Amino acid sequence: MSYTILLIDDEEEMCLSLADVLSMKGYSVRYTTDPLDVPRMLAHEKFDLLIMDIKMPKMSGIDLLNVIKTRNPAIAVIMITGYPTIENAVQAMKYGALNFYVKPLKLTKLLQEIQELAAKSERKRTQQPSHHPIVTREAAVQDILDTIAGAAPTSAPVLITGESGTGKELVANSLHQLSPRRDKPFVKVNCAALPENLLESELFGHEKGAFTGAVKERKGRFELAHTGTILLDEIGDMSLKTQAKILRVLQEQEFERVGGVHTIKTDSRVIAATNKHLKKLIEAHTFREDLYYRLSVITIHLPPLRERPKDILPLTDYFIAHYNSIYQKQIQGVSQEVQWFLSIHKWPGNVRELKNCIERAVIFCQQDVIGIEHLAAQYKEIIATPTAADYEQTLENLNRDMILDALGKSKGVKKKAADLLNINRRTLYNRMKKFGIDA
Ligand SMILES: Nc1ncnc2c1ncn2[C@@H]1O[C@H](COP(=O)(O)OP(=O)(O)OP(=O)(O)O)[C@@H](O)[C@H]1O
Repeated sequence: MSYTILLIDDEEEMCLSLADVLSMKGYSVRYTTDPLDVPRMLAHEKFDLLIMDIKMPKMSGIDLLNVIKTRNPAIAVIMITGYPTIENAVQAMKYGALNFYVKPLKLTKLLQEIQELAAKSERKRTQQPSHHPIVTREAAVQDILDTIAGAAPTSAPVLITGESGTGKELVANSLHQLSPRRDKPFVKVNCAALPENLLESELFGHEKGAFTGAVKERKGRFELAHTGTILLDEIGDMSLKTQAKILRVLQEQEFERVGGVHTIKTDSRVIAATNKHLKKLIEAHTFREDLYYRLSVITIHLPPLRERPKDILPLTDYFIAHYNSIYQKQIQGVSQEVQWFLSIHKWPGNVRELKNCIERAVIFCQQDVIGIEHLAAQYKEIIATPTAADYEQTLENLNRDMILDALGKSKGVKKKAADLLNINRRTLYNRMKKFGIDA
């Protein structure tokens, strides 16, 4: 897994030249010239190190450092400045910067420090596998968790299907994290994002001169994923020619680079994901049947969120807690009206849509509880239509289902069921009575 660095400097030239040097050293580098972009970027992407300028017109690097460090104390930050003052240096250290460099930069020293930081982070990463919980209260998804636990220790291919945003990548990640390969690379390739030739060079690498623009030899993702796991996302969009090459990798564990003659062996566990119906693609002769059978030794189908109503509120709570910590809020939950809306909405974008909806609401909510007014405009329109009766009925069904579910899980032990629901025993009895559930 590569070490990811974010450069923040209002001078684009500076970002580009530093990005060039760092990418050559093998780091993943992103940059922005706008300090106000940074909190959002940090909320969406994982960065290991920030290198930022102090003097920027929209916001000083020191103020930004302060904001970042209060939200994200573990992130490593190095400050740079063309106008060093003792006061700035003291403040930078006080707010938790690791170091303070003066422009023009002494690159050797900076690169050495980054190399040490990257090595340290790698050591830490291999000691503690990252943890992305799959939140669920649905029996169907709990079965999936069992399948993941069973499949993870093996190197068998896994095919993950489901609509966009249902958590396919999250499942792939869990399979990797729970496997003996967890300390080795997890490499993801989006097969729909590139035309056939580029995808092949991305997957298998190329030799120097293999095609116009191939100025250097380049390793492909299968080589990078050696001993680890490779996720072939959107595999339904892959051309038949590339599918043939993937089949060979699955059968023989070998391939050649584009333009290459040497056969390269690979030991990478293949996980494929798609939101397409592969059997239909086979009928339409755009997907190889033999590849399908190879890939689908273990298949995991993630149902759309609209078919997992019991997951909506637990996921909502989980995302509120997640964004509370990112945006430094203390939001306790959602109003009844929002709860109702969350449960009737069809979520065409699935969990990703719910996650985005909650992020937006957390940002705009200045109170303890998220209300309709904090939701995006498209949701407010939907809410404007239903009747009060729909509202009551849905809430009621939801609560009833949750109680039955908790009673099932606790095998009828009321105290346990009440604990699961986070209510006291008396409230549980009252609600059971109201819903006509036998005690
Ligand atoms: N059960 C879950 N618990 C917690 N987070 C989830 C769950 N399911 C999905 N997510 C989160 O929702 C977002 C979308 O999930 P993910 O990217 O895995 O979906 P996907 O099916 O791979 O989507 P696509 O087909 O568009 O690539 C991610 O941020 C993921 O972490």
